[in-house]
Amino acid sequence: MGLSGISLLTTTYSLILQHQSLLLCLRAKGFGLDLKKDMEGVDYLSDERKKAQFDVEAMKIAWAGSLEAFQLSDRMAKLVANDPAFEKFTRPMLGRKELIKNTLRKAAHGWKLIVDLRLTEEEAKWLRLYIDEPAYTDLHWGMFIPAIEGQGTEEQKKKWLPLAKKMQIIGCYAQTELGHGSNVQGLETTATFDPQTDEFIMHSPTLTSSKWWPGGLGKASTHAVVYARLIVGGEFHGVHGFIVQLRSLDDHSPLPGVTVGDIGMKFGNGAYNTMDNGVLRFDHVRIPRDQMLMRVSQVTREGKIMQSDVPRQLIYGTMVYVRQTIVADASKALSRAVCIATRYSAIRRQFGSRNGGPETQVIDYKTQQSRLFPLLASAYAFRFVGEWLKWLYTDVKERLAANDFSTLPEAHACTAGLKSLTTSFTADGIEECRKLCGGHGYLVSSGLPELFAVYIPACTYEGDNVVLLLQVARFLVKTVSELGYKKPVGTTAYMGRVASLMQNNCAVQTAEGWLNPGAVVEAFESRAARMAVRCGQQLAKYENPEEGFAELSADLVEASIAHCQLIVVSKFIEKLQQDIPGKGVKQTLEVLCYVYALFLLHKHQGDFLATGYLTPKQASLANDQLRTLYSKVRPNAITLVDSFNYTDHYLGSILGRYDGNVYPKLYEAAWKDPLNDSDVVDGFYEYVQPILKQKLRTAKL
Ligand SMILES: CCCCCCCC/C=C\CCCCCCCCCCCCCCCC(=O)SCCNC(=O)CCNC(=O)[C@H](O)C(C)(C)COP(=O)(O)OP(=O)(O)OC[C@H]1O[C@@H](n2cnc3c(N)ncnc32)[C@H](O)[C@@H]1OP(=O)(O)O
Ligand SMILES: Cc1cc2nc3c(=O)[nH]c(=O)nc-3n(C[C@H](O)[C@H](O)[C@H](O)COP(=O)(O)OP(=O)(O)OC[C@H]3O[C@@H](n4cnc5c(N)ncnc54)[C@H](O)[C@@H]3O)c2cc1C
Repeated sequence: MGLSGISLLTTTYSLILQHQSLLLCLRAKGFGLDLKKDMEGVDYLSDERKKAQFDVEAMKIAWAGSLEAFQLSDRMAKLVANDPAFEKFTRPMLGRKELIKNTLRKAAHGWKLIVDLRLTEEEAKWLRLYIDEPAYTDLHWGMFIPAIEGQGTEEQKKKWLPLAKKMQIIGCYAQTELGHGSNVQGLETTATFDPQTDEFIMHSPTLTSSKWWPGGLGKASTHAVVYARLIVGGEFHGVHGFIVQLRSLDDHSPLPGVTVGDIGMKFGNGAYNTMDNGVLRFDHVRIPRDQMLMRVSQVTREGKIMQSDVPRQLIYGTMVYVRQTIVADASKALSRAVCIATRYSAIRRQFGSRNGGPETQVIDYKTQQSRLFPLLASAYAFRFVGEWLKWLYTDVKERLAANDFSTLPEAHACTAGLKSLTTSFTADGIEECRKLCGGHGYLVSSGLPELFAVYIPACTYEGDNVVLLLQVARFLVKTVSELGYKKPVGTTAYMGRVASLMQNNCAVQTAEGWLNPGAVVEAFESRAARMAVRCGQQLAKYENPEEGFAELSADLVEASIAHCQLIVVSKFIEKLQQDIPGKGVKQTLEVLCYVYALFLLHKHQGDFLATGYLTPKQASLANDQLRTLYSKVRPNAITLVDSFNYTDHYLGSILGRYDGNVYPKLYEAAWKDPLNDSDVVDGFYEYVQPILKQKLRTAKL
């Protein structure tokens, strides 16, 4: 590169940096630029932070849930961020074998910390979150152990849980097969009782019966809870869970009759490829009778089936637990993407420069705000609905332990519906954040591509999101059909006021009129009730209800979404009725709550108008109010994302750095790419030079 080239580069570069007031010392070094390190320690977002109209430390506590929760999470975040063993920036560049080995190393290190530091279960959960690497341990702790806890007898729990909790065995959750995932009753793996030997024979009769997808199965697990058709006396008795050992506890080799391996690479680099999702086949593998999880049904020594008082739906109980954790995780993934996009939007400037003055920060464009701020508000909304769902789940768990199963259907509907709603929105939201960051959002170093790749299967695993919404629809249709004689409770209590919700129309007359929790909740209740009742009326026209349900399923899904959005909006509003200390904290959260609700109202105004609850004028007033609310969010945007208290390690993003020192770090990172190790690329002499040197007489292009 000649001198003019260097000078062009330096000029361009310092232009890019103009609004960070950097005193860069640029000097030619090979073909790159060496950035003097004295720029570190400067906070390029400090002006933004000064704009905050609320107490950030208090907001951190409101986000965490309590001071104790904040301190605990903060301690774990720092523990991980300061431990070089948890470095993750090279992850997208590793080959699969290296990647998995690296994950096994991190899991071992994480487990050592848990043991050495005597971490509590809550601390371990935060540790896992901040390590930020899907691993077999997720399924061991998140599904294998809960399956035994929920579906095992006291004796079985006594035998298996200590082994699992000390990690002397490693387990996974082997339900899905090559041929069936959503339709659990369609699973083909068989568990046939042999009264001669008092054993079950586990068998994979067809190719499609091969277990396919279970995380941790591919390479790590020694055991699995395997879901299979129970066959006793030649008769099928439904699908049940069985604890099956797969690998030797000495040398980890597959046991006789067990074929097991990894299903191969998945979407994206790094991302979910740290997980060994597996394939498993059984060839008449025998297990003792007492390894069938027998809380729901028991098979006696004589081959009799005994049903306990526990409903058979409890076999699906582990999924209720995990769906609840997935809702909590949605707010984490969305807030992480929003934190990156918000900080970068304040650093990034485009257009609007007058007389050589600074250009406009892209966060000041109203279009940027109308895309970004609803995502920010949704992150908070999901955080609070996740907190409520955790409470609901804990309550159900305590009731189940006392053999009270009355709230299980509602817990199922809420976990299924909210899992679907929050994961679909979060997956789309992460991609929107990537676009909000322009071209740089597409760089791996923005953190967004890997976050997206790792997150999107959440729309599929633990129940496909459409299949789950259809479960909610069944619950709603049942609630509507019982209205004449059964008082709806819990999240469907509003249906008890169905007559007035069908008749009364919205009373809002001004844009300010929308700043009223009662008006907002009534709008969402009326829309949800009207959509559910309309579906009920349509269904009544069919002689065969199942045929009607199938025919109307797209409308039923929309009614379910309306119901789930009502839950999120109401739980946000209920949260604001609590005491939330700290200057300006509650007021700022109120603004976000209205942004969330009015954004949904605007986005789904077709529903509100079609059900006749709103007039076009009222819908338009809601949109006017939304614009005003965005202006109220703007000064608080940076501090609202600071309140998530994410370390730079956890964010894993140059664009989202706390200090906003984006450009020098992007520049530096580019030069660290292995492709830049040499000036002349590998393969140049074989494949490029011959083209450059060829002497074609004619070119036909
Ligand atoms: C490197 C890191 C190191 C870290 C080291 C640190 C160590 C860490 C230590 C500690 C950390 C702790 C970590 C915890 C982490 C947890 C995170 C977990 C992450 C998990 C990742 C997720 C992986 C994904 C796993 C899976 O995908 S498993 C497979 C999931 N499969 C499905 O979801 C299938 C979906 N299908 C169904 O659910 C059903 O088949 C169906 C759709 C419901 C239909 O079923 P069926 O045909 O039987 O039904 P219906 O006739 O429609 O219904 C019958 C009645 O049953 C009711 N019902 C249905 N489901 C349920 C239910 N779940 N509960 C209750 N009731 C249910 C239904 O309503 C009907 O009722 P009725 O009254 O109308 O008759
Ligand atoms: C990363 C990842 C990890 C996983 N981990 C595990 C694990 O640890 N253990 C485990 O057992 N499984 C695991 N799974 C499997 C997962 O639970 C299933 O893939 C999931 O339940 C969806 O089932 P499916 O693949 O059969 O989808 P399908 O049901 O085949 O879905 C295909 C399409 O059909 C539609 N569809 C299906 N049924 C209906 C219906 N009744 N009405 C309308 N539309 C319908 C769906 O909406 C979807 O669009 C994992 C999957 C992934 C991607």
